[in-house]
Amino acid sequence: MKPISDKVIGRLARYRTLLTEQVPEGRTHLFSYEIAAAMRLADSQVRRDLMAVGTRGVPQHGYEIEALKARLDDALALDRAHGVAVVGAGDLGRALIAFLEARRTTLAIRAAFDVDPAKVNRVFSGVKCHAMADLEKVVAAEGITLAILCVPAAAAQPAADALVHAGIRGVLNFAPVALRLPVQVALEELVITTYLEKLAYFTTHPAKERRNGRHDAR
Ligand SMILES: NC(=O)c1ccc[n+]([C@@H]2O[C@H](COP(=O)([O-])OP(=O)(O)OC[C@H]3O[C@@H](n4cnc5c(N)ncnc54)[C@H](O)[C@@H]3O)[C@@H](O)[C@H]2O)c1
Repeated sequence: MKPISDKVIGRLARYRTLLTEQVPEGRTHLFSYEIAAAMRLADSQVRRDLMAVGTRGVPQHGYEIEALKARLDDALALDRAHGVAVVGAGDLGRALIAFLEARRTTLAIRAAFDVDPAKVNRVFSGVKCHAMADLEKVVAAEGITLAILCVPAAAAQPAADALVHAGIRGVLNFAPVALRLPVQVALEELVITTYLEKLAYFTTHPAKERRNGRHDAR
């Protein structure tokens, strides 16, 4: 299969969420135009994206939902477990642990880490919080490859460096700083104010709204 672009990967992940959480009851198949309408995309875009992962709908029935989900899981490497760590078990870190634990996906939170002795050795939503000093040991023992960074801005780069040193291969950064990581470590940065600022702009300048009505903040 050809390498898939960042944008397409993002849409495939959104199709998967739709198929997991928003399928009308009793349906076994969906047409591309239904997926497109729910996601405010063009029908042709959806068909192109799904073709990129080797899937075609059947004219009379569309896409079989379970088969499509399995194909998307395979394409997104979600057909296998990924160990995830949450670094910084403050308000945001604990909220994310609770959210992700409740969903029980193959993205399993295996450990939390913090420097605050009041949090170390506590269990948040079933996940044990470890001392940062134990990062390397716990990451290796638990097979953790991904990390969600929820520490204060000033602590983010040193914490990210420690994660890289411990062998983490992908970081989702919530701290409001641009991290410098080796190229082989995948990085996603998510700052909610960026999305709000874009919304503020597009609601003030509605004529500049994108044709598909979505404002991708990335
Ligand atoms: N991206 C977003 O949309 C978004 C939204 C909310 C908060 N944030 C950011 O997320 C971060 C966390 O926010 P919060 O409200 O949970 O803060 P918080 O103060 O409640 O939690 C921060 C936690 O990090 C721990 N910590 C500090 N230094 C550390 C280090 N070196 N290693 C490990 N843990 C360390 C603290 O002990 C604390 O438990 C902040 O940077 C904040 O700006 C981002």
